[in-house]
Amino acid sequence: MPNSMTDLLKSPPARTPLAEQARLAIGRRNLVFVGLMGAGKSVIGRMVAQQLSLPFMDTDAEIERVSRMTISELFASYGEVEFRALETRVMERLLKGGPRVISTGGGAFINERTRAAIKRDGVSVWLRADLEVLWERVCRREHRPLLKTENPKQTLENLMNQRYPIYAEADLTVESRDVRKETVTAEVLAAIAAMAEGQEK
Ligand SMILES: Nc1ncnc2c1ncn2[C@@H]1O[C@H](COP(=O)(O)OP(=O)(O)OP(=O)(O)O)[C@@H](O)[C@H]1O
Ligand SMILES: O=C(O)C1=C[C@@H](O)[C@@H](O)[C@H](O)C1
Ligand SMILES: [Mg+2]
Repeated sequence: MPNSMTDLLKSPPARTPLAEQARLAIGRRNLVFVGLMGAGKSVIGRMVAQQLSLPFMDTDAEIERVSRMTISELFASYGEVEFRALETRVMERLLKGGPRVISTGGGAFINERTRAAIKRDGVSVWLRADLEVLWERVCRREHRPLLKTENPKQTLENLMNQRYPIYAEADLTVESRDVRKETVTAEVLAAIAAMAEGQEK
């Protein structure tokens, strides 16, 4: 939100050459972040969107906004199958309004219909992370219904085993590890730019 008239008159910050290259590569498509809980889709997605001067949307946040319920409440009241149906609808709508940067919930790309929509209208980036990195990031928060189990670390490992072969279908993979968020953000931009160079050859 601008604070003053002066802010309103300011032009948007200039993109770095790397961000400019990545922006050109995306064109009219959407940039879609996929990966497990704690991979950094929401945090890195927002930072990448800023660099690209594109609008940012998060499917989990959008689902909570339209349903006026938290993800935990939706799972508890309607179950995972209904949640996935809502997630698909929200995703399809967001993809149609692009170009934007969209961070997905951890299971979105695993759903066949949602994955097909992302492949059609987006460039997908898998933020891949090791179990220890993910666990360190998610273990102190309580809002992820799928991790409310007897042994949440084991559940996370099971999800990795089931889901990593599917996340691997994303157009690009960037390692989300224990480094500064700015580093991961720059690596995402570099991966997009490199993809475009590869396509030109
Ligand atoms: N490169 C990083 N270095 C340090 N901390 C990070 C990094 N990336 C993400 N985090 C932290 O990890 C936590 C989880 O990140 P985030 O909420 O973005 O994950 P997510 O992939 O959106 O998860 P979910 O699928 O549950 O929405 C946040 O507290 C975030 O600040
Ligand atoms: O990995 C998952 O299946 C989920 C991840 C979260 O982002 C939420 O979308 C929800 O908790 C389900
Ligand atoms: Mg998120």
